[in-house]
Amino acid sequence: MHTLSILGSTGSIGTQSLEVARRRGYRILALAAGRNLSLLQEQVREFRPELVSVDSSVYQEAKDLLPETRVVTDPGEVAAFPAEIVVGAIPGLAGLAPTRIALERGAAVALANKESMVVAGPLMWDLVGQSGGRISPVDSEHSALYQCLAGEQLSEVRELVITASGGPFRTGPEDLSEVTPEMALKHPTWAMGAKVTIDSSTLMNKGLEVLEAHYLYGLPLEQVGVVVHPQSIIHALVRFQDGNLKAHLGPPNMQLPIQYGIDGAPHGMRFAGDVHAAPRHPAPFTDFPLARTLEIFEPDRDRFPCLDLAYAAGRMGKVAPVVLNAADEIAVEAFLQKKIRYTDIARVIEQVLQECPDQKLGWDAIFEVDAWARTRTRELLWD
Ligand SMILES: NC(=O)C1=CN([C@@H]2O[C@H](COP(=O)(O)OP(=O)(O)OC[C@H]3O[C@@H](n4cnc5c(N)ncnc54)[C@H](OP(=O)(O)O)[C@@H]3O)[C@@H](O)[C@H]2O)C=CC1
Ligand SMILES: CC(=O)[C@@H](O)[C@H](O)COP(=O)(O)O
Ligand SMILES: [Mn+2]
Repeated sequence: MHTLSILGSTGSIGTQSLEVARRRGYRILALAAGRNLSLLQEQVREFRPELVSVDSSVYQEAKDLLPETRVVTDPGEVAAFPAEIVVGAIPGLAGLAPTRIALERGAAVALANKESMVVAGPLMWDLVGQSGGRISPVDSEHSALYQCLAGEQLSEVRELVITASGGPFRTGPEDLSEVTPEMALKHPTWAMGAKVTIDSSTLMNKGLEVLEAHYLYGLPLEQVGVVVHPQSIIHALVRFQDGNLKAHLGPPNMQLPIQYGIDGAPHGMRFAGDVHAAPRHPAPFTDFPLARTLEIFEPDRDRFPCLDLAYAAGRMGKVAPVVLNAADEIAVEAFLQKKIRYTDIARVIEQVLQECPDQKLGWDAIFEVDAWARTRTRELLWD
């Protein structure tokens, strides 16, 4: 039986990962949550982890609620706990440190937290090389690319193409300055956490995913493209040098890439190794009308400048993706709190990126530059 720990267990990816674990019969060793103690309590009752971490603001309450479980406040301790597979699903830069710890001890990481690959991709691969750990993408487009690339030579790939739903504002309004958080949180095809949902609406999610694909698969940025596909059924395509194009299609249900990421994590293939000993319990088949029209459009790069800001950060390289990510995290949070306008998000990210320090990528540099970029974003927004 595989052993699993989940970083971000009370979130959208975390809860769906637990559904996969339940179906596959995996043993849950440790869970990292934030403040949602009522859900964590249910998870502990069902899965009996040995260790949980919670936000420090709810530590005492968690200890009282979970008297039989070891409770800590550092998700890094959950990542360090000796599970074979760690699902990385804490959003933002907060997910990086625990992911690093899991990779350092040689765990297989099923990675949903795209931000850690965006800010630290080359360093994460160094860790994999040193520890024998593994990274399996859970992000739907990157899982789709992984599946299209299985058995292929990267040298024969001409282009990786990921799809974007286009978000709730794909067809309007033309002027986005009056958009509210309530409007932006209505994703047309996926139910996800707030940060990634706002990023989807600005196309920053796709920009981060371009960088994620670039660092995951090691292809130059010019060979990573984006198309808008409102149905979210085609998740990615790979164009080969010989002209052939492979696409990955599936219903918009994250349990499929999560399941593939978890099962593929230690072995790099579907349902491999000793999990074959158990009967196969696939994710439930959802209603999936293959006969429907599948549309593909070019992204509107003028109305959604975040996409090109991400390409720009990728071309700048070094710590520029750290700055992009930090500015975006602060701006999205401020927008959700109704402190800034929707259109301020792209504006401030562009400004902070222009001031990006010329610093080599390294673990210390990431945390230093991240702190600088957060402060600078706040200054530009409010001073
Ligand atoms: N949701 C999706 O379908 C997809 C998500 N992703 C990526 O997966 C990651 C997770 O997204 P999603 O599940 O939607 O996010 P959610 O907001 O739904 O969940 C976040 C989880 O992380 C916990 N958490 C938040 N901040 C911290 C912190 N600072 N320290 C410890 N725990 C914390 C939350 O705890 P609590 O709620 O208890 O406070 C919760 O368990 C993101 O990086 C996202 O981009 C990628 C593809 C698809
Ligand atoms: C489910 C998933 O992988 C999300 O990252 C999704 O891609 C968001 O939708 P958008 O295509 O609108 O960004
Ligand atoms: Mn995605």
